[in-house]
Amino acid sequence: MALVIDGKQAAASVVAAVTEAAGKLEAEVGVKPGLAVVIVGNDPASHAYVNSKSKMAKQCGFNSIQHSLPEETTQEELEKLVAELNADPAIHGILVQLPLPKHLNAEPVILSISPEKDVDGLHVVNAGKIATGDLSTGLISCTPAGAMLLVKQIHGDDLSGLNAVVIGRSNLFGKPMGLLLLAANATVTMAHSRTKDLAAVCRNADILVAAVGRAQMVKSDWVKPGATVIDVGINRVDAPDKGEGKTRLVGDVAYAEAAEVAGAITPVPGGVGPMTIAMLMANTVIAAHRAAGKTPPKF
Ligand SMILES: NC(=O)C1=CN([C@@H]2O[C@H](COP(=O)(O)OP(=O)(O)OC[C@H]3O[C@@H](n4cnc5c(N)ncnc54)[C@H](OP(=O)(O)O)[C@@H]3O)[C@@H](O)[C@H]2O)C=CC1
Ligand SMILES: Nc1nc(=O)c2c([nH]1)NC[C@@H]1CN(c3ccc(C(=O)N[C@@H](CCC(=O)O)C(=O)O)cc3)C=[N+]21
Repeated sequence: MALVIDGKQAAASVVAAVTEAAGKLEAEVGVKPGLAVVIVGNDPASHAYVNSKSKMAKQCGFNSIQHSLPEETTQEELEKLVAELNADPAIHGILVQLPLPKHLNAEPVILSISPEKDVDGLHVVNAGKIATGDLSTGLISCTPAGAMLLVKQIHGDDLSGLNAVVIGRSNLFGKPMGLLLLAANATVTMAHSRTKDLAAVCRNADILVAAVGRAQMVKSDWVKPGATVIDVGINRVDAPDKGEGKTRLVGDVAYAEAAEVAGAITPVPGGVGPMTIAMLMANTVIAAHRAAGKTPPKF
């Protein structure tokens, strides 16, 4: 049976380090890290994530501000709010929760965030820094940064000689994850909906990362014996065994069967999800240090 990678525990130690760094920064230069989370519309799952981000920010000793905008918010209104947050010296991190309602265009909103405050790492400046191998002066997208910490727990910092396969090529996760694995010397394959014989591609992976959004798509015979499996998917499915109308959270990996083949595996929940929130806190405390002219801590 695979080693179960405990994302909750890893996240707790990141959060402890963030809290300590935030306390020191405030004591030394009087700067309290400030995180603004912007959410548009009424999607209940998005509200749940945003609430847990805001709660965690408070727990870290941050100034945490949440802007909940109505569904009918216009592009101009949203970009005006981002401009105000860009100009606010008390705010060091800005996160606009995705996806946005259909009538809004996310790309110009993301580009309107100051790269120094882009704690999601989605601005082209931050995405470009990872692409060109600069992993130290920008901000790295939280979920891939968190997933990499879990990979490094198992394999160390140098992935030389290891084959990594990432399923999914989104800007939020798949692309930056592939680039971070590459920067750590893995041999990287980025798979997606047009990949031929995905199962065979996956069986070649020493490190298999799934970020598709399809419940339990990755079966045990896709997994190379002993591989490390990182499950990024968050899918809510019906769970009639828990009672009528009940649901449960599952990943993109068929966990029970994959755990019989893998060497190490992240569960859902309790794997990558908690790391995402922890790395958001890490990015915010890094941004606050830079704004105060201090050397940021490393995570
Ligand atoms: N745990 C966490 O903290 C986070 C979890 N997530 C979760 O991760 C998952 C992916 O998120 P995100 O990257 O934003 O999603 P996107 O929908 O943006 O991307 C999904 C990717 O999966 C690919 N894909 C779709 N169907 C298949 C298929 N049948 N075979 C192979 N590839 C396929 C798509 O390919 P193509 O490009 O060709 O369309 C696309 O690249 C979701 O479940 C999301 O909820 C996301 C962020 C954070
Ligand atoms: N701009 C933007 N940045 C994001 O980082 C972003 C986003 N938009 N939109 C949606 C996705 C999804 N996402 C998650 C974060 C935490 C958990 C998480 O904490 N999950 C817990 C379980 C939570 C539960 O029980 O519902 C776990 O996996 O253990 C999950 C998913 C961030 N995303």
